[in-house]
Amino acid sequence: MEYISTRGNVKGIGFIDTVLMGLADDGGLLVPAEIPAVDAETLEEWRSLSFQELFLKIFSLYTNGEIPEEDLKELVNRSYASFRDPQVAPLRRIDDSLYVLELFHGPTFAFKDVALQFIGELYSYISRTRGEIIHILGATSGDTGAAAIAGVRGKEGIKICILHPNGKVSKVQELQMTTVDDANVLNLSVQGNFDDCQRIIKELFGDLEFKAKYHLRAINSINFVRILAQTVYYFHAFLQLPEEAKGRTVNISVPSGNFGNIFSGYLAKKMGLPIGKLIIATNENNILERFVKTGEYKPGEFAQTHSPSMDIQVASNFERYLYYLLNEDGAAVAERMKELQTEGRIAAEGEELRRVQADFAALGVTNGDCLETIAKYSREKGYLLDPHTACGVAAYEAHNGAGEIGITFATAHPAKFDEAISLLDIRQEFPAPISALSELPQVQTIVDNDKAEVTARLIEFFG
Ligand SMILES: Cc1ncc(COP(=O)(O)O)c(C=O)c1O
Ligand SMILES: N[C@@H](CCOP(=O)(O)O)C(=O)O
Repeated sequence: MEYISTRGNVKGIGFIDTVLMGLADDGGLLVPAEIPAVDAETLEEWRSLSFQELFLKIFSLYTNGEIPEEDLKELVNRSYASFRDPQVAPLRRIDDSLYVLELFHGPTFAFKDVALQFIGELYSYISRTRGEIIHILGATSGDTGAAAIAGVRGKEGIKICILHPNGKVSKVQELQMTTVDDANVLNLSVQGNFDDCQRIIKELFGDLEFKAKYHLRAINSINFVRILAQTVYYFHAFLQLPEEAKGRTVNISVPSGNFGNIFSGYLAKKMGLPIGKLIIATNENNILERFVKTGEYKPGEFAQTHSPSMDIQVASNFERYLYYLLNEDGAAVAERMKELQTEGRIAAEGEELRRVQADFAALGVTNGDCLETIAKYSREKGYLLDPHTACGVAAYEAHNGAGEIGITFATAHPAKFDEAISLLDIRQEFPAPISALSELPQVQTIVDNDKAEVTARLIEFFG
């Protein structure tokens, strides 16, 4: 398996080099040159596998044997040993048509742990076996940062710097990141929003001399290994459905922001997972909903909502989807991305738009509907949704057809977002690791929304 850039100017690189490159050197995103197919018979054989075993099967289709099987097995087992549920991501039946895949049983109570616990182990392995210096640079709207830090804190040979938007993450997210006092961790709290943080790190990754000199590595979903690790739980969710679901269309509703999680679903579907609609659930930052409904992809006004991790206008992985929409034509992708930069918008029309609408359904959920959905499921089903998951459930309600099954991804534990839950006068119990956070001192550096200031901090830390 070789990897190539969506913009066509990076070709023929292996799995570990893809992990290390992160953002492709031509500014695009790396994708497999060919997507491996999983047939119905193989899928059936996978039904009895544990999450960890399934992970190994899927990864072995992509890693070219670059990591010996026994080593990969050890990395995977170590990655999921810290999860609080033995199934890693259990599927809960809510009613006859709705299932929720709980992705929040990892150390930081969000779906990001599933990929980032593994990436922490993988970077550590690459550092040990290849002697690579690993200096991680990431941007977060709250969850990626916390999970990435938890995955690498205290690990030898690795340093990590995370940019988060000052005052725009939940209190628990902020504490999860800034109470870590390991010397290999630097938190920069940027006076801007998530899009600003992501723009700054992408510019730094795009400066190839700087990237090489300071050994910058990515943990955001610009890194293909994040996408691949997330693909595993689409298979895992589907394979956990009970017998009675057989023969019914299965749609998956995914709380979305940077488009990484749902792109993993698109990849799973292209591999052969027989799912129906992929439903994009966003909040009032509804660029993706507008794209699916009208074909126009145009970043708009940033809004602060009850689901802060999805407060994103510029969806990083959109370019991966564009690559497939444009029939894997790198030059066409490069042209459209340039147009996005110069014109501030791009559009899919005619046959292209029809394909978008065949691939996805979408709903941008208002703050009011998000709270109403939390209240309704708490009252009627006795199940407490976090605000991101509530957007997913609202989108499932809007798009799941009669007789169809809907799986909604629960991307975070409600205790991470009590700011929204408490508006409903719902009292929730906090898991002990979350309650303990408020006792710890915080360490973070507040910086201007300014690439030069961030760069200076990085040179000091990584230099
Ligand atoms: C809790 C939660 N839900 C949903 C999302 C959106 O996921 P993605 O950015 O992969 O679209 C995020 C952030 O990534 C998140 O932290
Ligand atoms: N919601 C994310 C934003 C970054 O997304 P990523 O999937 O590219 O890491 C977060 O929690 O930080």
